Amino acid sequence: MAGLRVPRDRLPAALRRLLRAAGGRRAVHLPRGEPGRTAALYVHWPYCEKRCSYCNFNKYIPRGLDEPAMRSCLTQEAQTLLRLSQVQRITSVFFGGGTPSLASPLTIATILDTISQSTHLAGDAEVTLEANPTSAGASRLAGFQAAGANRLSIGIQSLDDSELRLLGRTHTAGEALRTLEEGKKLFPGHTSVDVIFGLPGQTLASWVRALEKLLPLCDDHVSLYQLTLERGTSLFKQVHQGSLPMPEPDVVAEMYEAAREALQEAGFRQYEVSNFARNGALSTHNLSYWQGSQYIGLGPGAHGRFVPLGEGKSLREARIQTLEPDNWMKEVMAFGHGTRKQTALSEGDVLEEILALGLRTDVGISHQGTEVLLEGSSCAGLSATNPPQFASGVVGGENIPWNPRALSARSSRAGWTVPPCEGSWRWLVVASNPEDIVATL
Ligand SMILES: C[S@@+](CC[C@H](N)C(=O)[O-])C[C@H]1O[C@@H](n2cnc3c(N)ncnc32)[C@H](O)[C@@H]1O
Ligand SMILES: C[S@@+](CC[C@H](N)C(=O)[O-])C[C@H]1O[C@@H](n2cnc3c(N)ncnc32)[C@H](O)[C@@H]1O
Ligand code: SF4
Repeated sequence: MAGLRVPRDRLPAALRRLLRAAGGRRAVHLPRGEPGRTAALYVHWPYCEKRCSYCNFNKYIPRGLDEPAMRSCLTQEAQTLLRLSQVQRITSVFFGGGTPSLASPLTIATILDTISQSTHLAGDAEVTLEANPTSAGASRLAGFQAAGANRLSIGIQSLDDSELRLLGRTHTAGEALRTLEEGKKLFPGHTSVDVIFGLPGQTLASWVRALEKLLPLCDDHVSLYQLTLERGTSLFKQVHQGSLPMPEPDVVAEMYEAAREALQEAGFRQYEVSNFARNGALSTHNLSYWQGSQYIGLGPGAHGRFVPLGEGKSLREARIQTLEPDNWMKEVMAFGHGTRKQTALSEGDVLEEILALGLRTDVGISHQGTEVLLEGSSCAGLSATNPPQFASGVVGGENIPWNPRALSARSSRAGWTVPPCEGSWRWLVVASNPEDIVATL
């Protein structure tokens, strides 16, 4: 599954050139509103019942877990990092893992209380909890709702019992569907499912049948992840020893296309590479990552991106907390937080993230969607016969979404004219061919 950061060497060449151009100049700034005053907040619960065969997330099978100690460390770290960031409002909270539905509702409620006491957490802020089917009975789910969760993300993964066994899941398809039913009753319109495709032995026909079964039952949000064979997992070993046949890449691509079509027919909007929503049920938490907003990460291995204003700093930092839970707890008890690594991000770094993540979404990059603005100052190379193939940004006050087709429709209707490069224009143009790069920042 794609991580939160795309390595620079995997960005298209055009983007890399653009980034190099931006690196040395002061092209990116936090311009309007109250930069740095709001953030999303992620809480990592690092424990699972059992290791799934495909998963290399930061998770541990606990031997004698001390939940009160974990709870107290998470609240302590929340207080420290909220003070450090000086954010005045938390826009969304996401309890991820690991398996946060193994934590008690008291832990969830205590963390949310701490956030509310340290800063402002709006009553209608999205609060997601990830739930595994087996650890989420109806009464537990009601407990999480009473604790303050208002969105549920259920790891269904597959609706085929033999696939679930292959994945090392602890639940059956029947249990997954029961949890989905219970979730929909408690969180109507706010229940999401995670499904993985491209599994060993899966065919296009079996995947289409699975979608036909799932789509009539699911709520308004679906995340579809192509299986990544992660080094170090037991599935990776089995596939590389030749004991499990993986579907051909072309077949996996067809599976993705088939899913996009089926979801579209079922009324879903694909708002990100792997995410689909209908009735406006987009996840505001995940969107804030893709739009380049600040976020604070609590708990073992959590990632964060925020400006530590409380330390008098002005650059955004990429932060990662200590991975191993016992070590993380010791550090929190000693220092108030378990931040293992903090790296100041240059303006070019921030721009790189905004581009790589923003282009995952259907709306692309716009000044309304992101905290960061780009000020264009050149349009050399643009002409009616050499229009940009891909563009995103604001030209003459008008937003151009990341949508090559919309752009070419626009250019063929009106004829693409070279925009005057003066005045207060803010824009970004990215071309498909490095030679065509027209935005020098
Ligand atoms: C890290 S899990 C945490 C949530 C919960 N424990 C669960 O299993 O549903 C979040 C999601 O990541 C996805 N995931 C994990 N490993 C993956 C892999 N190797 N390839 C594709 N998706 C993966 C799964 O769909 C899973 O629901
Ligand atoms: C793959 S996403 C699944 C989101 C889900 N499909 C939804 O719509 O709510 C969730 C997983 O990503 C990882 N994750 C998300 N934000 C993170 C952060 N800030 N730091 C570390 N891991 C994070 C966690 O392992 C979490 O279980
Ligand atoms: S997929 Fe979820 S339940 Fe399975 S090991 Fe990973 S985090 Fe734990």
